[in-house]
Amino acid sequence: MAGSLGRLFRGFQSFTSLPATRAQLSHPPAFFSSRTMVTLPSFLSSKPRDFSLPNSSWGPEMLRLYELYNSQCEVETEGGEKQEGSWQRLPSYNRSLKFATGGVYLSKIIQSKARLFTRNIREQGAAFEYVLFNNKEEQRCVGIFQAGHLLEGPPGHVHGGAIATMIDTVTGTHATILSGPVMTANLNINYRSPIPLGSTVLIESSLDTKEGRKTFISCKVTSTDSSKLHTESTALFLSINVSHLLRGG
Ligand SMILES: CCCCCCCC/C=C\CCCCCCCC(=O)SCCNC(=O)CCNC(=O)[C@H](O)C(C)(C)COP(=O)(O)OP(=O)(O)OC[C@H]1O[C@@H](n2cnc3c(N)ncnc32)[C@H](O)[C@@H]1OP(=O)(O)O
Repeated sequence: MAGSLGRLFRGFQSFTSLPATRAQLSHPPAFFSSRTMVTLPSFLSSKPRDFSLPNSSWGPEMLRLYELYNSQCEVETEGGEKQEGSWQRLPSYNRSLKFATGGVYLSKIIQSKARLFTRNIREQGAAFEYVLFNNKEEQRCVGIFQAGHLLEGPPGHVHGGAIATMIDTVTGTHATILSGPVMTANLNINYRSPIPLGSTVLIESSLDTKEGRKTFISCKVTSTDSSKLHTESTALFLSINVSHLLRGG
């Protein structure tokens, strides 16, 4: 159990890309060394699919924004050398902890059929299509989200729970990057204008403040040209010891 916990904790750390972790891991996952993150760690027994890469269901606006941020993940210097840019694309797997731990199966907390909620539908484009980019210097995280037809709430528009899920996903990932293992303690959402099904929106998360175990984050969901505010929210994340998850909270 202690070994599993240690691996789980390292999994969290690898997700958050803490500099100290780079030195600790003898085989650092590929996303440490490349900001475009298309190669996978060699020690994985199976190749996980990275759901944050473009697929044929992505519309022109989703692709345009992906290219916009992705092009800022790696920049070329005047001398023609490649350098890390201001943004980092975050990979996304349907069994995050399994892959974060290098394929180690944590049976106590991860059931074999368990899948990340937002990545559990096989049909591309049917539900949550999204990609997250993080800007470490600005302490900002951006999600580009294309809402599929299975997310309907009010006719022709996205369900409020699906919007909340995406806000929790972007802010929760952002808080994990900033603070390590966390859980959502409070999520406050104001829905200002409905999101049409099939449309692409921007979800922007920014750090408000950190106080001890508490990470306070603000988030806005807007149209891709930022002219229309769909949703605004604030969230509180509490740092946890991973044993919190094993105890059942
Ligand atoms: C899980 C980590 C994710 C990492 C992912 C890594 C891989 C990435 C892969 C894919 C990315 C996808 C990303 C998705 C992210 C989704 C995240 C979620 O949705 S998490 C599920 C929903 N949340 C719960 O189920 C929590 C249930 N609640 C609890 O377990 C506890 O209440 C907890 C841990 C939140 C706090 O419990 P205590 O015992 O540790 O702390 P106490 O003593 O109660 O509070 C500490 C301080 O915080 C304040 N506090 C606590 N709850 C508060 C609240 N709701 N509002 C305001 N203040 C609160 C208290 O007043 C206290 O403040 P004073 O120290 O006195 O100043």
